[in-house]
Amino acid sequence: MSAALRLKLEDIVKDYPGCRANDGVDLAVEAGQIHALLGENGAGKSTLMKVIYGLVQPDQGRIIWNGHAVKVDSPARARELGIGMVFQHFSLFETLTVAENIALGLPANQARDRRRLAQRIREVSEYYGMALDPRRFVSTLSMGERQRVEIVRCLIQESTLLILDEPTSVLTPQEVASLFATLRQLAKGGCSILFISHKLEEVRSLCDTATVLRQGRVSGECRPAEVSTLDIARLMVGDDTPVSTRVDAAEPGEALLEVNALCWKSADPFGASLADVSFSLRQGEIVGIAGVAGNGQDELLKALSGEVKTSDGEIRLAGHAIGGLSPAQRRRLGMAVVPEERLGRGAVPELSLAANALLTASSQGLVQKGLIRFARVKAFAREVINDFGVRCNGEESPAGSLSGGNLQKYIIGREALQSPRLLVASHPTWGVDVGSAVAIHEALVRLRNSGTAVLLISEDLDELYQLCGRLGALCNGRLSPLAPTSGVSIEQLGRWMAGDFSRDEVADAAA
Ligand SMILES: Nc1ncnc2c1ncn2[C@@H]1O[C@H](COP(=O)(O)OP(=O)(O)OP(=O)(O)O)[C@@H](O)[C@H]1O
Repeated sequence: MSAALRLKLEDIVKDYPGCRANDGVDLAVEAGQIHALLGENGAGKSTLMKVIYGLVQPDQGRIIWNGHAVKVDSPARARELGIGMVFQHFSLFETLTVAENIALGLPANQARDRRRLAQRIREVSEYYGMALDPRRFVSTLSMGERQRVEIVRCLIQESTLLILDEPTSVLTPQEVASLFATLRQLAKGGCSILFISHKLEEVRSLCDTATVLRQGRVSGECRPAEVSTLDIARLMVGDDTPVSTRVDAAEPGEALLEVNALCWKSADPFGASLADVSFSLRQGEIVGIAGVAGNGQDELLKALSGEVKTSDGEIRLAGHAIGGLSPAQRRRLGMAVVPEERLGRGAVPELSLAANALLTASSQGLVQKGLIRFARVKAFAREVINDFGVRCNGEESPAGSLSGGNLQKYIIGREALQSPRLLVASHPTWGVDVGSAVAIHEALVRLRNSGTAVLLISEDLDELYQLCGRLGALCNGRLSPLAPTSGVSIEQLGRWMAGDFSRDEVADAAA
C-alpha cells in the first residue's frame, strides 16, 4: 500500500501579466517523501511553491492537504497547517537578530519567551549541525548562515511539509552533506520535503521522486536514483540545449590586476577581514577562488569593485593604483562586477531591466552629455535579453519580476556585453538551470579568449575545476596559494579552504 498523501495539487493555474507561470499543474507528495521539483529557469517552480505556501493565490485549481481541500490564503495559514518554506531570496530582516527573525514567524505564545526561544534555536541548530548564534544580527551573517536561520525557523515550527527552494546553492560540500542527513532524518520521521534544485547529482542522491516542469506544465516524472543525470537534464531542457561545456586551454597574456599585501579590516565584528592578500591576474585567464561562505569572498569583491576603499596594501588595474577610486572610476578603467546577491546589489528589483542596464553600462554610449539615450538603453537591454536567453516580458519588466535564474543571466549578460578588461564574478551560476549554466560558462570562456581577465569566486568546485587555469581558496580573509588547476587535487583545495597553508607556500607560489 502506498504512503498517505500529504499534499495534492489539482490543476493549478497562475497567470502573471504576459505570462502563464503555472498552466494546470498536478502534483502529489506523500508523507515522508523527498520530492524534487525540477525545471529550467522560469519553468514555474517558485510560483508553484508560493501557491502552496499561500504567498500567491492561484487563478484556478485545488489544494488538498492531508485529504481535505484547503484554501491557503496566507503564509500564516500555511504555517498553521504545517507547511514551512525556505526561500531562494531570503526573507529575513537584516536589522533584527536571528532570534527576533525566528520569533516573527511563531505564534505569540512561543515567541514571547525569548530566553526559551534562544535556547530552542541553539538546540535545534546544533542537533542538525547548523550552529547559529541567536543574538547575531542578520545583517552580519553570510548567505549560508542566513539560510540556516530560515531552515531552523521551519524546524522550530515543526512543519510536516518543508519546501526548500535551492537550499544548497550557498552551502559547502560538508554543509550539504549535513543538510541532507538532516532532511533524511526529517523524512524518516514522516516530514515531507519538496526540494527545488538545479544540481542534478544532489537530486539523484537525495530525492525519492522528481516532477519536472516546463513552461508552466508538468513535462515528466522520474525516480532520480534510477536514471542518469543526463536523462534528467534532457527531461528539463529537451534535446536541443547543450548540457556540458567544453573548455579549451587558455593563453594568458600580460598581468592586468595586481593585488599586493591588501589588508582591510571589516567594521563588522562577525565579518572576515582581508589579511595580506596578494595575487595577480593576467589577461585572458580565469582564476578561481574557492572557500566556505563568509571567509572574505564578499570583502574581496567589495575591495576590488570599490564598494569599500582600501589604503592598506595596493590594487593595480592595468598599471593604475585603484584602491582609492570609486566603483564608477574603476568601471571606466574596464572593470565589471557580478556580486553574489542579485536583488538589491546586482539589480534594483523595482527598476526595469533597461534602467538596471543603465546603472552599470552607462559608459556603453548610453549617456551623452549628461542625457540618457533611452533608445540605446533599451536596445542594450534587449541585446542582453536575446544573447543570454533571458526569459522575461521585455526590457521594461521590473528586475524583481524575473525568476531567480533569469535575473542572474541578465546580470551576467549586462556585464559581459561591456567587453570588460577585468570581470570579477561571484557565484555566476547560482540558481541557474543546467542549460543556462552552460551558456554562462561559455560566455566566461569567450570573454577569456578575447583577453578579459576573469576572477571567479565560487563555491561550486566543479565549476572552478572546469573553467579556471589557476585556483586557490580564501579562509578567514587569507588567500591560499593560487596554483595551476591541473596540479591541485580536491583534497589539497579542501585543505586550503580549511586554512591549511603557510605564508611561505603563498610566497613560493607567487614567485
Ligand atoms: N511577480 C511576478 N510578476 C510577473 N511575472 C512573474 C512574477 N513572478 C514570476 N513571474 C514569471 O513567471 C514565470 C515563472 O517564474 P518562477 O519564478 O516560478 O520560475 P522558476 O521555475 O522558479 O525559475 P528559477 O529556476 O529561475 O527560479 C517566469 O517567466 C517569471 O518571469
